[in-house]
Amino acid sequence: MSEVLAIEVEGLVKTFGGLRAVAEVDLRVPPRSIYGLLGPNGAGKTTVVNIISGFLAPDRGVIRVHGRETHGLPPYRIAREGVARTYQNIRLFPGMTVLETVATGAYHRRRSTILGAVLLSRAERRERAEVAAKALALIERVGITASPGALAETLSYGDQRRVEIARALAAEPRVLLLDEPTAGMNDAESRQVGELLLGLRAEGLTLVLIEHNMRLVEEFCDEVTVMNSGAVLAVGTLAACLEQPDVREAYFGKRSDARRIETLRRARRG
Ligand SMILES: Nc1ncnc2c1ncn2[C@@H]1O[C@H](COP(=O)(O)OP(=O)(O)OP(=O)(O)O)[C@@H](O)[C@H]1O
Repeated sequence: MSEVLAIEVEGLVKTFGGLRAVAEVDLRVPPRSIYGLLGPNGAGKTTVVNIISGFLAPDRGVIRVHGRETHGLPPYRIAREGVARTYQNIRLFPGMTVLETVATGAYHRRRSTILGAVLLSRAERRERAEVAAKALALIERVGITASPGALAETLSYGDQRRVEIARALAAEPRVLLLDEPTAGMNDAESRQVGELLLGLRAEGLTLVLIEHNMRLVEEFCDEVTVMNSGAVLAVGTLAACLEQPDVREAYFGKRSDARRIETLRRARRG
């Protein structure tokens, strides 16, 4: 029997008013893979991630996470199934330190009760210390250069993105959905994120990333799905997808821009 997929999406549909943002999308993400969700602006990628993570309800379609149906469940229930995510537009809480922000990611796994928190019982104190230690380890692991005590909102753009990743990892997910994790990062910073993803995959995580940096996708993604206008255009390795004329047209326009394609090929060759 074949292995259960980490994420399986069948016939996903989402409309906003008259706009079909997601039109009959299928997605098959193998466990322990780094999977790219690609496509030009407005293709429907973020909407798919919003639906998988429960932030939007689909109009139609089936979603399974490690074989369990999750479509229609609220975000906190989907988080309990082991799905965490980051956002395209960084969402940090004003006035919170890096350490506090990362620690919030562990919230839904905590065992203590509200009464325990109010009374600050020994179990509560021990759990808080465990969460803080774990958050510190994650801050180091994702390569945040700022102090854990710094206000998260004052960090550089790259560090803010890393805080988001660390916060998502604090939930100890089995599947991590990353919406443009390297946006605004330079090549070295992006590669560092790529290396982090490799390390996470080696530990058994499944990573799904929306990513526009083709060099990164080529180097780190095992497989990709390319979307355009809400539909799936191609599935496979990036190289195979880029051979498809409709994928090239979606990215570069009808009069296929040979120079841009050549630039991309050169980038892939490194
Ligand atoms: N809440 C919403 N209400 C109305 N329209 C929306 C909403 N969210 C997304 N859309 C529209 O749905 C389409 C798909 O958007 P989506 O953000 O999923 O695309 P994307 O592939 O992630 O694009 P980008 O790379 O620019 O983030 C777009 O036309 C967008 O304007």
